[in-house]
Amino acid sequence: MSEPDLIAVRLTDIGKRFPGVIANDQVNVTVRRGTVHAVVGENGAGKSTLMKILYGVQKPDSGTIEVDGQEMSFHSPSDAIAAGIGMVFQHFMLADNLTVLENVVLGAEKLYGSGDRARTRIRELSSAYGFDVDPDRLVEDLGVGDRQRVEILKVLYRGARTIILDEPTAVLVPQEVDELFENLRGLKAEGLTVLFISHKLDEVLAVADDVTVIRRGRTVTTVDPKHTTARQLAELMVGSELPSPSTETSTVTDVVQLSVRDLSLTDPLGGRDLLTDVSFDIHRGEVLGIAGVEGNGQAELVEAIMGMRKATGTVALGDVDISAWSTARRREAGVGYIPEDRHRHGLLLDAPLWENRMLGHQTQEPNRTGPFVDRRGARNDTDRIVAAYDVRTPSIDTTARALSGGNQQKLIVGREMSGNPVLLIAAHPTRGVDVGAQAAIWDHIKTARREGLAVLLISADLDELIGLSDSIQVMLRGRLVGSVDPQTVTPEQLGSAMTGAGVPA
Ligand SMILES: Nc1ncnc2c1ncn2[C@@H]1O[C@H](COP(=O)(O)OP(=O)(O)OP(=O)(O)O)[C@@H](O)[C@H]1O
Repeated sequence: MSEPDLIAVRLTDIGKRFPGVIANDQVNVTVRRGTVHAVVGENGAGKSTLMKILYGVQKPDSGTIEVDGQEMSFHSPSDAIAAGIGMVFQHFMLADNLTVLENVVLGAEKLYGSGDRARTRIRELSSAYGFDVDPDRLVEDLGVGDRQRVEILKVLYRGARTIILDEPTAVLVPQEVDELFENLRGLKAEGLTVLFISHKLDEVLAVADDVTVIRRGRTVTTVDPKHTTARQLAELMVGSELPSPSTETSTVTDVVQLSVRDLSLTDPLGGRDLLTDVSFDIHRGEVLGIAGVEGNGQAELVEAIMGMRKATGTVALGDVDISAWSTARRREAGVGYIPEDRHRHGLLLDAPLWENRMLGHQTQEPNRTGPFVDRRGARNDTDRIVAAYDVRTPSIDTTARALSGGNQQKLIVGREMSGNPVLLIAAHPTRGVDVGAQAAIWDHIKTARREGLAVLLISADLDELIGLSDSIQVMLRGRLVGSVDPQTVTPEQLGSAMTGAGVPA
């Protein structure tokens, strides 16, 4: 085979600047056809920017893109799609009330119509790559893994030969990760190429054929995962040696900080039970983890505890019943909240970082002195958070939108840990955060726990749940169905329990 036959995509000397930031600085990546190629790097290293350039969402300032040996200039994603590049984003973009077929065909009716020809094509693709997806199922009835397969099918249906996946495993339990990797191997076997971004280095090593490391906008190297460890990868990412994790002793006290009793909630739209008789206590100094596949009531539980949804039952902070309190009053009483959806609930994307520091905390020091907004206090404290949580930003006057995903997350965590909260409600606190920043956030949470912080932890990252929690409850269809011991449970056992196979004895 000649070279162009072997190379699916070649990015050469790609450069891209944003105000105050060089996001990509002579980045070079060569993606061999029929391989799975991972791109790793710290938050803000420039991974998403590079993928957006390849998918035609961003225009590079310099450098060349070659696809199948031909130099390309993309002005929009439709140009990239026409060249055989497809991208699946982390937030799925499917319409729940439509079928798989309707979702796949939407906007691409020209290809095979929207009836039997389309159905046949979806079945062909599904079986060719080992995807087991029924075109006539409603998307709302599908689990997370199947939804992701529908997103990939959508891209394949449009003729993609190179598929970009942005952190595809962030929302999957271990069994689903295994299935996804099987699917990726299926794609590879058929000569397709997969390019993906991930922060989960063990997974990268398990599935990738090549791994390119990017640091501060530059390519460091491309390594062979067969001869590389996760630690070596992490060290290439940060450019220095990582500290070893320390072991922890329990800090759980017998003082109840949060008490939830018989919390029940029915879907106001469909009459479905979202939460049923959920009861638990969290003590000062305790992290209680809730394990569950997405969509089993965790989000509703968090919103009910924060007063954003009206549920029956009681929520008490210490010995004060706060069930009737507003969200603002709960926050003022010392409840920190890291929301699941940072764009909808966590940040004002077009406001500068220092104003985001005040969001939800307007009535508290250092954002207020007496009855007045204290701009200087808020700005100084934003500087502190940026330093303590290593938020990579040109300045605190930058808008939140201009930060990379992981850096947005670090800012939210820093804000919610400020002012010594007594209770932290944390949904996926390290989602999208690189390994170094994840370890730093865990350290911050552990330090606060030693000082008495109570934490409710919701996470799809089972290593995080197991590593951080003092106890874990499993949630299934809106109920707590059993507890597991984080000292002894394995991620695989926990994954099984989450999918309804029962908790290990
Ligand atoms: N639209 C934008 N405007 C201004 N700056 C931006 C924009 N998009 C990205 N940046 C900056 O470019 C740099 C690279 O960001 P990018 O999102 O590519 O990083 P990343 O490696 O994908 O990070 P993460 O792992 O956190 O998702 C960051 O410093 C980010 O703040």
